[in-house]
Amino acid sequence: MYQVCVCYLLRERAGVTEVLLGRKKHGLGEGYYVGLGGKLESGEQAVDAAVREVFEESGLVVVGDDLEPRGVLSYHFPSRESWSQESSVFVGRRFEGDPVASDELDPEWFALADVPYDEMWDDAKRWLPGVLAGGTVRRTFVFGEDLATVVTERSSVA
Ligand SMILES: COc1nc(N)nc2c1ncn2[C@H]1C[C@H](O)[C@@H](COP(=O)(O)OP(=O)(O)OP(=O)(O)O)O1
Repeated sequence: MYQVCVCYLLRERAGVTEVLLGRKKHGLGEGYYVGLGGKLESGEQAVDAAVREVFEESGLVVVGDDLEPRGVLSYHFPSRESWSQESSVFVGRRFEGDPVASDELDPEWFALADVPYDEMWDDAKRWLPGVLAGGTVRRTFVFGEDLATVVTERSSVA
């Protein structure tokens, strides 16, 4: 399985916590709202990949020490094994700059109450609310033949 990372940046506006997402413009997950992230490069640590991907996808500068590791997700696609992947999840509150559009996505802030779970990968609603509320996650999701619907979900053992 290949390794990916995903980073959810948070900010406070008028007493409301917001998270930075973007609708993916192309590639795997095209059309879904996603956190910033992507594949690890050869020899790269997940946190370093998160720092790089945040910059590449939004122009925001984050420091690895400011990213909180919140868990690992395993995604299995038995109908298309090449899509199976393991994702390291990070949350960050410190960053520099203003988000700008990239080839990958157009960044948008969402109040936590308005996160568009119906327009995200099917697994998101099953774990992301807990992570955005401060929790951690270690879970495995198996996707069905449609490559979009979670058919099995279980806790992963470290
Ligand atoms: C709930 O969020 C997500 N769920 C699932 N199942 N998968 C997700 C989620 N957020 C992101 N992903 C996946 C989708 C992709 O496999 C990766 C992101 O990969 P991407 O193709 O964007 O990787 P890059 O290295 O940026 O792309 P290039 O191939 O263009 O270099 O995470």
